[in-house]
Amino acid sequence: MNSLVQDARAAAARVGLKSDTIVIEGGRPLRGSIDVRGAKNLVTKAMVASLLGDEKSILRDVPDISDVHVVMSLLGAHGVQITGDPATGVLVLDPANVSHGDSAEIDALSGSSRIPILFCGPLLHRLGRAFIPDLGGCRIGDRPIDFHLDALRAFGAIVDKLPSGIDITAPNGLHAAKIELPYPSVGATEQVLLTGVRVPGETELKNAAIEPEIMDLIAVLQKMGAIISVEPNRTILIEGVDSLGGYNHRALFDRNEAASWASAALATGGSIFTAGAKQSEMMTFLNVFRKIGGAFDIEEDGIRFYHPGGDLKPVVVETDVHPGFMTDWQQPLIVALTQAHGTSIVHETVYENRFGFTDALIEMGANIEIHKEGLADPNRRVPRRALEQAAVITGPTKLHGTEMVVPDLRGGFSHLIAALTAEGQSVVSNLGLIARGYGDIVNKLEKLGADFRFQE
Ligand SMILES: CC(=O)N[C@H]1[C@@H](OP(=O)(O)OP(=O)(O)OC[C@H]2O[C@@H](n3ccc(=O)[nH]c3=O)[C@H](O)[C@@H]2O)O[C@H](CO)[C@@H](O)[C@@H]1O
Ligand SMILES: C=C(OP(=O)(O)O)C(=O)O
Repeated sequence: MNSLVQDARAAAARVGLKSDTIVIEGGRPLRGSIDVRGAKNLVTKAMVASLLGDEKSILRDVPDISDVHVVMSLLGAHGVQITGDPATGVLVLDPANVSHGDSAEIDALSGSSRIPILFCGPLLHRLGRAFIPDLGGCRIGDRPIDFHLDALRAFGAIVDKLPSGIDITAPNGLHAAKIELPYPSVGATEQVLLTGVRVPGETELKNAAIEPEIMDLIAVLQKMGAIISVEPNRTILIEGVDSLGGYNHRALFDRNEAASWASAALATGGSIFTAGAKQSEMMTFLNVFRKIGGAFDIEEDGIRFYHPGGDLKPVVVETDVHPGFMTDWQQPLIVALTQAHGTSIVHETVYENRFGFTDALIEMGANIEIHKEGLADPNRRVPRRALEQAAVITGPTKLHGTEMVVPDLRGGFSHLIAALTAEGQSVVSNLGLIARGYGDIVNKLEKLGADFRFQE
């Protein structure tokens, strides 16, 4: 069994999926309403932030996804007492007895998500040392952590790279730093926030990521007692404080999940109400959705996404950091673009290997060409990056069912949508990888009228 299959099965087991393979009879429009809970990309970080406090924290709207279970286990291994359950959406995290924990247990868990690297600052503050084994997360490129390590060094930490992981100490204590990121990395910005909040003096971070999930993490830290200001031009100032308390926070909704179901509604010709989704964090997505010919109604308690009839139109999209078009939105959207009349181009500028999932779409009948070196385009808004690639999608094409092996989280959701759009039967395996970031998937598919069963 390869390691991807092992990861997928472990993730499926964490959220209680009956099996890691699903059989789908496609060709039915998805119609109905689903709840979108807190964002994977905020909730997991807010859970880590609880380590910094002297009091209990309460996090609400937690999704029942595998990454949350992994972070719960990691925090548990470090002595954080957690009550509540992702199934009910509320977690209470008590950091009174933080410890280094059992390294074998921590090692076994770390390879399942990207979050362990964010334990550095909090563990340095609490215990004076952090040991971070190998990281997991989607295999969509090299995903180096050099910005994280450089930032930690700028705070005065000593970073030792060992064969088994990274050992971080601060024999002379940590001090405030002036840091400029080479690229507005989400994770590295969070690293600076989670470390800088308890370092004496004023830390300045330039070229910071300003994704909504970062703003919500800042809100969490402010509730704990931190002093952080977001200045113009991607600059964040952090005035370190001696101690932090707990927080009581309702997590920001998962805009990536909402965008994924929106693409599913468009691809299958259906209508999906995403309860909990909000306009302000999704404006860039909504513009693209509308340009393609999708329709949406913004309501008080959510957004309805639907195919209003007529032909879908092609579009040119460049993924980018916020407020640009998020890289995590492009894979589900590409399935909808296989149904548009004409040629669309998707430039992926954030990761160097994020079109692997299109192989299965091509096998299903989609007309997609991948340009591994990217594509010049006279109207580019995002500067070309050395690592970028482009997908050229020409539609509309009828999709037919096939066997698919999910390669990663968003690529996997695209496979699911493609299977639901296609004529005939598809068998989708490695479903657990989708459960890393999409909660309650079985219930949601049932509510939307999908025709599927688990393969035992
Ligand atoms: C758990 C989580 O929140 N994951 C999200 C987070 O990932 P993550 O935080 O890993 O993504 P980053 O924003 O850090 O990565 C962006 C780019 O910077 C590069 N880079 C990053 C760090 C570093 O030390 N060196 C370096 O070169 C990466 O390889 C990539 O090309 O933001 C991404 C971009 O919005 C999203 O796609 C992921 O869903
Ligand atoms: C790339 C993603 O996640 P992660 O950073 O957790 O691998 C994603 O959510 O699409």
